[in-house]
Amino acid sequence: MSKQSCELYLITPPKIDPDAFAEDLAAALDAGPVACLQLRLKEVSDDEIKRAAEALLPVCHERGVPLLMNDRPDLALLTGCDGAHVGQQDTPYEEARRTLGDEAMIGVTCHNSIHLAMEAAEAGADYVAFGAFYPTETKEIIHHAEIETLETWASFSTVPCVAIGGINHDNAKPLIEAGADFLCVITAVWKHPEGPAAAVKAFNALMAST
Ligand SMILES: Cc1ncc(COP(=O)(O)OP(=O)(O)O)c(N)n1
Ligand SMILES: Cc1nc(C(=O)O)sc1CCOP(=O)(O)O
Ligand SMILES: [Mg+2]
Repeated sequence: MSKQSCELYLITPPKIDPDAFAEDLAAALDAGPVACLQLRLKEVSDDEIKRAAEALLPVCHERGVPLLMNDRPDLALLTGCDGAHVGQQDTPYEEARRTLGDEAMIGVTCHNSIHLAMEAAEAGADYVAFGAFYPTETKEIIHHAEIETLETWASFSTVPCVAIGGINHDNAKPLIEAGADFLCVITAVWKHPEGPAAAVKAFNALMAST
């Protein structure tokens, strides 16, 4: 069977108990293909982030899923993560690449900007991320993205693009149709009423049929 053209990219919930979350994560990853997990914990100590990475890395790696560290290439290196995601206010892409080396996976937030995405792609980013496409309660949104931005990007670039922000099973289809290579999701998976495994199954069914 050929690989579906759009894949699921998960980010951890904003607050986790690493050992308890490791069980939810295992169930989610066992429910269907997940391309990647990002560890995103804001306003916690480096020790907490390191403990979380330690708990989640084996769960990811036993299943062949790369773990990316949000914001902190230095901690990605220290903990043995597979890469990092950096935003426009974070460590610059070039510095992240110097820290992590050529083999690491590094993604860059580009909001709604083809210009930022071209800069990131030309510098060597593994993916560019556009968002927020829909309202979200996960974080305060300053930049809103348009679906046309995905279409434009997909029309001329081979660098994969991620769509993020308020994505759920009911609003994801237009993003897939517009050419998103990855749908990046927090709430719609970890707070799905039937649990994360059901959410992963439903996203994969949608992506396979779109
Ligand atoms: C895949 C992906 N896309 C965008 C973001 C947002 O990054 P950033 O703008 O740096 O905001 P924070 O996530 O750090 O609050 C992301 N983390 N992942
Ligand atoms: C972390 C993040 N970055 C965004 C951006 O637009 O760059 S939106 C977002 C939150 C995504 O969470 P949910 O799936 O719960 O809406
Ligand atoms: Mg950031």
